This record gives sequence, structure tokens and C-alpha cells, in this order.
Amino acid sequence: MKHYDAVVIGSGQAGTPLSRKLAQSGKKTALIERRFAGGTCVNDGCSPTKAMIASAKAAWVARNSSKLGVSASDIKIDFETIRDRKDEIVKSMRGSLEKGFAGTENLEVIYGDAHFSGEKEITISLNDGGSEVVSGELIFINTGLSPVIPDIPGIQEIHYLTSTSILDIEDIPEHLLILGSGYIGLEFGQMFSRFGSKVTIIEPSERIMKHEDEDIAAEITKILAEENIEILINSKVTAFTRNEEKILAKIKKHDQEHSFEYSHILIATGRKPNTDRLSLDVAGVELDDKGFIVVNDSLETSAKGIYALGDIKGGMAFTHISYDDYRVVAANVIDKKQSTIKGRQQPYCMFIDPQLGRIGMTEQDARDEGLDIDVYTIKNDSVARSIETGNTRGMMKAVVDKKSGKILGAAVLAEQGGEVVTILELAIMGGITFDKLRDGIFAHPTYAESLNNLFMSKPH
Ligand SMILES: Cc1cc2nc3c(=O)[nH]c(=O)nc-3n(C[C@H](O)[C@H](O)[C@H](O)COP(=O)(O)OP(=O)(O)OC[C@H]3O[C@@H](n4cnc5c(N)ncnc54)[C@H](O)[C@@H]3O)c2cc1C
Ligand SMILES: NC(=O)c1ccc[n+]([C@@H]2O[C@H](COP(=O)([O-])OP(=O)(O)OC[C@H]3O[C@@H](n4cnc5c(N)ncnc54)[C@H](O)[C@@H]3O)[C@@H](O)[C@H]2O)c1
Repeated sequence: MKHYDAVVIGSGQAGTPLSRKLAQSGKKTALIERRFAGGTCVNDGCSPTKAMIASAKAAWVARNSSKLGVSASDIKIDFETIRDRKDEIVKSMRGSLEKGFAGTENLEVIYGDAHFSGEKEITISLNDGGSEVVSGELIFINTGLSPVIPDIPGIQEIHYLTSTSILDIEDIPEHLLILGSGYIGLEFGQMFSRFGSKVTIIEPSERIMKHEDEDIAAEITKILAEENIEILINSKVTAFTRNEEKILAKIKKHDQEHSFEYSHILIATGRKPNTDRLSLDVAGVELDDKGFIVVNDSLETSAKGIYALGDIKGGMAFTHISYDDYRVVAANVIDKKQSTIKGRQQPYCMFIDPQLGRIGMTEQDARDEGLDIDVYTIKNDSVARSIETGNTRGMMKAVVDKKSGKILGAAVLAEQGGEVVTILELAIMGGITFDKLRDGIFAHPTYAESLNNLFMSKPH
């Protein structure tokens, strides 16, 4: 059995930089990965989807520019080129990580599936065959999530797609049914609709994006409906069957049940932790009732010397959060600091078009907590930059503490919403009150300048 100072399981957004930093600090380190360097973000998540979304946006702009006096005829979607471009981007990102690993002294990358076979002992089923047992003084778990597949009668017989397998389909679906209206459902839904698919999104709840405020969800629904995306709320699939050509989904809404035909089904009903095959009980690592690893604010698990980073610990599952977990753990383990995840900013951006950039509390969060707030909203059709560029869809919203004037949260559903919300995040970080943004001088005409208008609106 080979012994290491540190063993990292999973080459995700935390495990990848952490393994290098541990090795660079002089610790003999092993990184175990069962698939590809870079984990979900690089290989099946952020990068490939955002590359394809860029193609979808180009198609949409080409089709919708006549109002700007530019008409493009004969727009063709070359799906093979779109996929090849995405593959090249993934290959290059993964390649540069692999190069980084190869050039790191004290780091050994082992490709295989890991599970605990002792308190600090890990058995790896090697991808090349055979197995290897290693032990680690310190162990870091960064194994991420996998799609949840709902238990619907017939689902195993229909060759459904997930967010991973849909990235490699050969042809654009004729009619794509998407189960789930979260980030994955909406991003892929709009993307394939823009590529030419008929898209239906089905959601059991009373509205899409139920963790966002109702007005934001309603605005997104309107935008998607304008793009002819069908959204079925309060509805669920109760059974799947297939004939030679099509997949039949039995859909139940209230007491009514009807069957509809689709060419493809995408399952986007959430993601579950990759802890089921890790045998964490052997190591004494506690899990919560959903299978996520329980950690404290320094990301230590219930087993001494074992840490959990990224999506696997539950909570917000985003690349930048996982990367920040790496910062916290590296600061504590290598630089002997006392860093924690407590109170950190947790922004995110959903890459539909227009983007939904988010930071902090929603209005609903603040009202549920009984806070005394002012809520500022504007529609983008009153923003100069949006009018000039023809990007008038969407709205902006900020929740402000009435007494202190501090910004508690914001939603920017707009062209470059992810960038604009970052300005509001900086204001929150710096304790800059809303009136400073209302009266701040921002270059005209920028999207940033719309923050003047937002905070000049009449609050409710
Ligand atoms: C379609 C999609 C789009 C997304 N888009 C965005 C986005 O735009 N922005 C954003 O912030 N986030 C996005 N996310 C989420 C983001 O990808 C994750 O939050 C991010 O990758 C962080 O994951 P992680 O570091 O926890 O682990 P991951 O990146 O999931 O890595 C875990 C790694 O562990 C490996 N592994 C698992 N079990 C074992 C084992 N037993 N042995 C060895 N190796 C193992 C896996 O193969 C994987 O490589 C997206 C996710 C998906 C699915
Ligand atoms: N832009 C981004 O940052 C980005 C993009 C994609 C994914 N992600 C990450 O991936 C995670 C997973 O995304 P997701 O969209 O799969 O999950 P999600 O949790 O965001 O949404 C799942 C949706 O599926 C619905 N649902 C549950 N069971 C269903 C069923 N049987 N039929 C139909 N609908 C059902 C839920 O009500 C919910 O609306 C996100 O939490 C996010 O962290 C992030």
C-alpha cells in the first residue's frame, strides 16, 4: 500500500487546484479521478454548455436583427460545427489541466474509482484494470454530483438524455421534452429551441424557478413563451412508453391525464451527491439524510483529517463556490490560517438570455425573515443602453434594508445580467449603500448606468 501525505478524491473545481497546491507545498499528494481532469464544470457543465449557448445566441441574433436594420437570410444551424467547437474548448481546457498536473512535483494522478476500505485507506478500481490501495494522512473529498433520475414507469426503456449525454447527441431534437425547470432545464431548453427544436418544459410546481421571486420567474416565463417554448406547470409525467419513432409521455395536470409524443427526453430534475459508492461509513464520515457530507465552517467532516469540498457538501452547487472551498481549505491546511466559509458571498448566474444574475436575498427571503425593506425594480425597456442595443427584455430588482440603506440582495435579468449583478455584489462587499449607486457617476450609456435608474425608481 502506497502512503501519501494527502489524497484528493475527485478532480473538481476544488480538488484540481488543491492537489497542485498541496504538492507544491511539499506534501506527497495523490489525486484520484474516475473520469476526466477538471470534473463537471470543464467536461460536462459550465464550459461545454456556455460554449453551445453562445452558438444559440448567435442564431437568435441572426434571426432577430431585422429590427436593427440588418437582415440575414438562409440561417443554417451547423450542429456538427457547434459540437466540434464545444469539444475543442473542453479538450483544450482539460489538456491544460493535465499539463499542469504533469508539471507538478510531488503530485501523482491516479485514474480510477475510489472508495474507502479503512479509516484513512482508499481502494481504487483503476480505469486501466486492476486495483490499487493507498492511504493518506489527510484526505479531501471533491466528488461532486450526478443527475437524479426520477422513478417514472417506463423511463428505463426510453433512452432518456441527461445534461451530460445531451452534449453529444448527433442531431438537433425535433421535439424535446425537458423534465424540470431549474438551471439545466431552462438553459438547455432555450438553447435547443434556438437551434430549431420544439421544446416543452414540464414542472410539477406551480411555477418555474421556485427559489426565485415570483416577479422574476414570471418575467422569465414571458421571455421563454415569446420564444415559443412551451411550459407546463403543475404537471408531471406519470409514464413513458415508446414506439419505433417516438417517445410517448403520459402527462398529468390536476386530474386530467393525456399522452403526447416527443422525439427526445431530457431529465433535468436536480442532482444527487456522489457519495453512494464511497463507503464513507468505513471512514466515519457522517452524511445528511440526502447523502451530502456534513461539514463544519472549515469544511472538516466528522472524521479527523478528512475534508469535503464543493457540491458534495450540499448547499449552493456552483463552480465558484467549490473554488472558494479550495481557498478556505488551502489557507487552513497549508498556510495554517483560520479561514471559514461563514458569511461569504454566494452569487450565481443562470445563462438563459437575457441572463439572470443573482446575489444575496430575494424579496421573499427578506419578507419571510420579517425585515424592514425597500424593493426597487425597473424594467429594461426604460434603460437607455437596453433600448439602444435592442435588449429591452427583462428587469432588475434590488432589496434594500430600509434603515441602513444597505443592499441585501439583487436580481438582474438582463443582457450581461451576470456582470451587472457583480457591481451590486461589490457594493454589498464594500458596504456601499443604495444612494451611492443612485447618485454615482457611471459612464453613459452603459448597462452599469442603469443602477442609477434602478435606485431612482419608487420603492415598494
Ligand atoms: C450542465 C451543467 C451546467 C453547469 N453550469 C454551471 C455554470 O454555468 N456556472 C456554475 O457556477 N456552475 C455550473 N454548474 C455546476 C458546476 O459544474 C459544479 O458546481 C462545479 O463543477 C463544482 O463541482 P465540484 O468541484 O463539487 O465537483 P465536480 O466538478 O462535479 O467534480 C467531481 C469529480 O469527482 C469525480 N469522482 C466522483 N466520484 C469519484 C470516485 N468515487 N472516485 C474518483 N473520482 C470520483 C468525478 O468524476 C468528477 O470529475 C453546472 C453543472 C451542470 C451539470
Ligand atoms: N448557470 C449555472 O450556474 C448552472 C447551470 C446548470 C446547472 N447548475 C447547477 O446544477 C444544479 C442542478 O440543476 P438542475 O436544473 O438539474 O436542478 P434544480 O434543482 O435547479 O431544478 C430541478 C427542477 O426539477 C423539478 N423536478 C423535480 N422532480 C421532477 C419531475 N419528476 N418532473 C419534472 N420536474 C421535476 C424541480 O421542481 C425543480 O424545478 C443546480 O442546482 C446548479 O447548482 C448551475
